[in-house]
Amino acid sequence: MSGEVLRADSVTRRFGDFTAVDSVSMTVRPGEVVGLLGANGAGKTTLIRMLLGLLATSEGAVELLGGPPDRTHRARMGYVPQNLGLYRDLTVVENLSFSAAAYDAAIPELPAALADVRNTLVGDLALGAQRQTAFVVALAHHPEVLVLDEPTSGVDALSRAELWDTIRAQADGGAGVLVTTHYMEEAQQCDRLLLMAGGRLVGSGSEDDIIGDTRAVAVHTSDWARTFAILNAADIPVILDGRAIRVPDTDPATIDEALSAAGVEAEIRPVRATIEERMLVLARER
Ligand SMILES: Nc1ncnc2c1ncn2[C@@H]1O[C@H](COP(=O)(O)OP(=O)(O)OP(=O)(O)O)[C@@H](O)[C@H]1O
Repeated sequence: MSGEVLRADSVTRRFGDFTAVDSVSMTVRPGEVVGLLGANGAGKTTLIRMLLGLLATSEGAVELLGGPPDRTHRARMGYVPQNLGLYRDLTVVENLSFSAAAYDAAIPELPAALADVRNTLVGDLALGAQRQTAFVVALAHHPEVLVLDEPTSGVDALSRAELWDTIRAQADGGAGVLVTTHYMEEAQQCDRLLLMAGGRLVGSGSEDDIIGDTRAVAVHTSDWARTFAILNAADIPVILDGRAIRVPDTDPATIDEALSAAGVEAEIRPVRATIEERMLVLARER
């Protein structure tokens, strides 16, 4: 194997006239957790489906475990798609048995949280328990490559932390992991990040590399609701985070001007942008 569990070389995917993934090159190596970030529609799932051989490329080549993806790789990879890929009309334990039989693997032990619902139909479980089941199924045959498409969306904070412990343990055991997430605190748990926007790879590396020199402005004011409305009406890219107001990629003087004209008193402070703010800036540039 070339030392990479996943590889894309200038991969493009078009749907009719629309280019969903545009000349993306990337790799995932054994033992690392790579975070794939991007707004809705950025092309993450399309890229993943090509990497796993579930969707043909329009241009470029992909490699899964050192060669073109094919059926023989199924037993060496674990994939949790956004829709989880479980049989909703089978119970938890039936899903596990089915998958274990398909991969000729032993039926894994259920974590405590799933033990009580082992005989419940997956379709009747809460989303968090469904996700945990999908995880157990994906990991049962000890995959060398693990691909997780928003594995923790809709999962409570404790279960999310547990799922991340599991992800890390898989990487520590030598698997290469590619994971998409919308939670920035999860992005920080990855060894390396890839950022997609409009089908293109627009950033890679550490959190610092992704944010680059994008700046933001923090606005402190007691009148946060009115401040938000004024900046929003002025087409300034304002973000309300609780009661804190942040404005990425905007000159503090522009904000000062808009607020002074409306008679709002506020403390305006330039700060470093977050990854979310960098993503918002990229989305507005398109
Ligand atoms: N089969 C298809 N036919 C036409 N367009 C498609 C198809 N699959 C995806 N697209 C389009 O390609 C773009 C990228 O979709 P994709 O699902 O890869 O994005 P994503 O980054 O995974 O988004 P999300 O975070 O919402 O899952 C979207 O505009 C989507 O509508």
